[in-house]
Amino acid sequence: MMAHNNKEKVCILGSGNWGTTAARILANNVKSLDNIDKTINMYVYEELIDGKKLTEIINTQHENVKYLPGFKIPENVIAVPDVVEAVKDANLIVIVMPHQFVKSVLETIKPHIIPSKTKVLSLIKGVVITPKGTVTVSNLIKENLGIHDVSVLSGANIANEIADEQFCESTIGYQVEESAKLWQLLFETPNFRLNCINDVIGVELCGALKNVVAIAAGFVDGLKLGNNSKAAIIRIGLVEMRKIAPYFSDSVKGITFLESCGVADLITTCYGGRNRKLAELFVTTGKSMQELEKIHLNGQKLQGYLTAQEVYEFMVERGIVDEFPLFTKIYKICYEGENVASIFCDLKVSLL
Ligand SMILES: NC(=O)C1=CN([C@@H]2O[C@H](COP(=O)(O)OP(=O)(O)OC[C@H]3O[C@@H](n4cnc5c(N)ncnc54)[C@H](O)[C@@H]3O)[C@@H](O)[C@H]2O)C=CC1
Ligand SMILES: O=C(CO)COP(=O)(O)O
Repeated sequence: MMAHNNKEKVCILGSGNWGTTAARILANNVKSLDNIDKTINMYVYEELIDGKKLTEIINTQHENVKYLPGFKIPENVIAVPDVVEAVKDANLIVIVMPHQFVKSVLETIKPHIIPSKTKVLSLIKGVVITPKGTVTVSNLIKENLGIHDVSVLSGANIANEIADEQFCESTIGYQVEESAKLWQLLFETPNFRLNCINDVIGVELCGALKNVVAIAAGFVDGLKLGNNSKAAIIRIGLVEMRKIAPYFSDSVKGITFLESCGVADLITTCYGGRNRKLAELFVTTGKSMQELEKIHLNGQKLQGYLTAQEVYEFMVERGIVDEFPLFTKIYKICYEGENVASIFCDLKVSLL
């Protein structure tokens, strides 16, 4: 579908910390793109803040006071609480929400889009368990919406630093090159540089799997170990990320792991991310991840803890658990009460 003025139209589904940051970039960039409608609907999961609807706050104060406080949102972003209303007339759909919510949102919008006329860009980091097995988000989108043209954007992208306009890179994984160029126009800024690579699954898997490795990095910090130990986790984690990817798709390219979505995102998340932070507190406080998420993230969602379980399920489905000692150890510490101090036991076999 297209806007009534015959221009292409973007919408963004999701308004968390990264979702709101991405909406700010898009909204500024569309102002100078002639063939794109200037208004961007942003689907906001409605909630009350001090008795007032978050959508109303965003549409009047132009700030997402809960998920990205302190940064103004351009006035051409319209917060919409109904996801069907948000996708209306849009042919360019950006999806950026915690991965556990994407399935139900796709089911809701499915009857309201025309697959052959719609392009999707997923900024989600995670994999999804379906009755057919554990799949990447792009494959879920393709299958649920019947859309062929799905790209992904993932990289070393801590949202607050991007909102602050600090320099960073990111990676677009595409299947249709022309679409990658369009998404690049929509997202690139002098401080947000994009490389495009023909490897959708490789790019999105990097983003999902590094969240699991970041949990181990947080364990290392919680155990008060130093830089060498953290570096070992990053190295072994990267090896296991690279090694498991072909089980999802044999099209994944080794070079993808050297892009921002690969090694750079792994490093930034293992030092600065929410997954790292809560895994450290898991060790030092003895509280559950769910409890820590509630106490420390103010509505933001932890992805790596769930992904550790989803990846473990994938490994069980494929009978490959023994090949991935770090992923397995993280799962066992998180879900089976294994002692965190055993994090480095049995890891030496992690070679490509
Ligand atoms: N925050 C960051 O620095 C980055 C995040 N990402 C990825 O982007 C994705 C989205 O993360 P954020 O924007 O940071 O979200 P967030 O974790 O900041 O916020 C949670 C969001 O989920 C919404 N929500 C809560 N319950 C819901 C439900 N039942 N249905 C639908 N939505 C619901 C909340 O309203 C809120 O918008 C994740 O996959 C994350 O890994 C990627 C790069 C950077
Ligand atoms: O994906 C991220 C940075 O690229 C953010 O990671 P966290 O979800 O661990 O904060």
